[in-house]
Amino acid sequence: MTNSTVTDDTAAERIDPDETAAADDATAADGTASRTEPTTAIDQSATADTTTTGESEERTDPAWRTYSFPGDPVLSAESLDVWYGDDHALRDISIEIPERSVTALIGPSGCGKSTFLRCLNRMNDRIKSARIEGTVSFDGENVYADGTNLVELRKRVGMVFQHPNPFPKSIRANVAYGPRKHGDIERGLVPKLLGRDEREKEDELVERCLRDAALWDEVKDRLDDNALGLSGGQQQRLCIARCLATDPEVILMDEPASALDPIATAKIEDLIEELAEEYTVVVVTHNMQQAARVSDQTAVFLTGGELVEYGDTDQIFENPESQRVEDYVTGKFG
Ligand SMILES: Nc1ncnc2c1ncn2[C@@H]1O[C@H](COP(=O)(O)OP(=O)(O)OP(=O)(O)O)[C@@H](O)[C@H]1O
Repeated sequence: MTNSTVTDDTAAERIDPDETAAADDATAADGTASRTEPTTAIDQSATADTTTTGESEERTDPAWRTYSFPGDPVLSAESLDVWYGDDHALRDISIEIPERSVTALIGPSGCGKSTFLRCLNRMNDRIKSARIEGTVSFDGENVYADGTNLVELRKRVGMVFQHPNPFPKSIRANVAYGPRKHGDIERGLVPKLLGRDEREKEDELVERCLRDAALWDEVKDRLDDNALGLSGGQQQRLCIARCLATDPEVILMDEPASALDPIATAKIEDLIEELAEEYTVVVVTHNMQQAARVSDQTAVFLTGGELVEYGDTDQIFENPESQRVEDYVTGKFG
């Protein structure tokens, strides 16, 4: 199946997606049904692959990218290709991501990790030169199908970015932003005058999300202070709380700790592990130790937009199949 998000393909302009848009797009809903069905995995063994790109002439084996796990995948990509103008950023990516776990995406700069992450909730739609072929499925539905409700998709598949991007509003208003914007918490005059319930509902939501983001104790006495007065690490946890307020099933994180100091980074890493008890987390990181610490499974992208190996994190770091992956995870390049 082919889908295109192109409206203007004139140049491979480098523009970042509007990072506040994920919060803007989000609305409330729920849905974190657990699954216990039998093991599934994409079977790629029938298509022997002799691709030789990147750092050496290594022959890759499709079996290296086949990862078996119990239950159905919550997210998957099949034969996914992405171009920015003429730049072929992702090549024939097929992958299945299990729910309620942490999947790390690692690889050298420019190998397409962020591009892949942005495909999962169609944030690449915001990049005019981007063109996409293949299928990305969330809960069994192709997110690139005509008629997909992007607001709903980005609510269910939320996103946290590299640089904390709170709105210049109070801590409370940041968390309540998505539900307020989309009418899940009424803030009009009549509800304000009559709707004590709405205020209580909002207070409960703000507290729950800040607790889940491990920030409540630090901010509970200053909920009406401007969020920009928080430290970088606190701002990032606030952005995670804002993401949680729309009740997502999946949280995509693009290098969420790379702008933070080691203590703030450790808090985010702890949080990622806690979140995976309830949410499916997909995290892009340059930090190999971080991937090894927080993730259950790891996908390694290498130069040329190729997914070379995907598997259990311990296996990827201790006993990878690919020589290039071994060289990468042991720091020989990248
Ligand atoms: N908005 C964009 N416009 C044009 N080209 C882009 C855009 N975003 C990424 N690219 C190109 O796509 C390729 C993959 O980039 P991407 O940012 O996905 O890689 P990455 O692995 O996440 O890199 P990094 O680790 O440096 O963030 C690169 O060649 C990059 O220059």
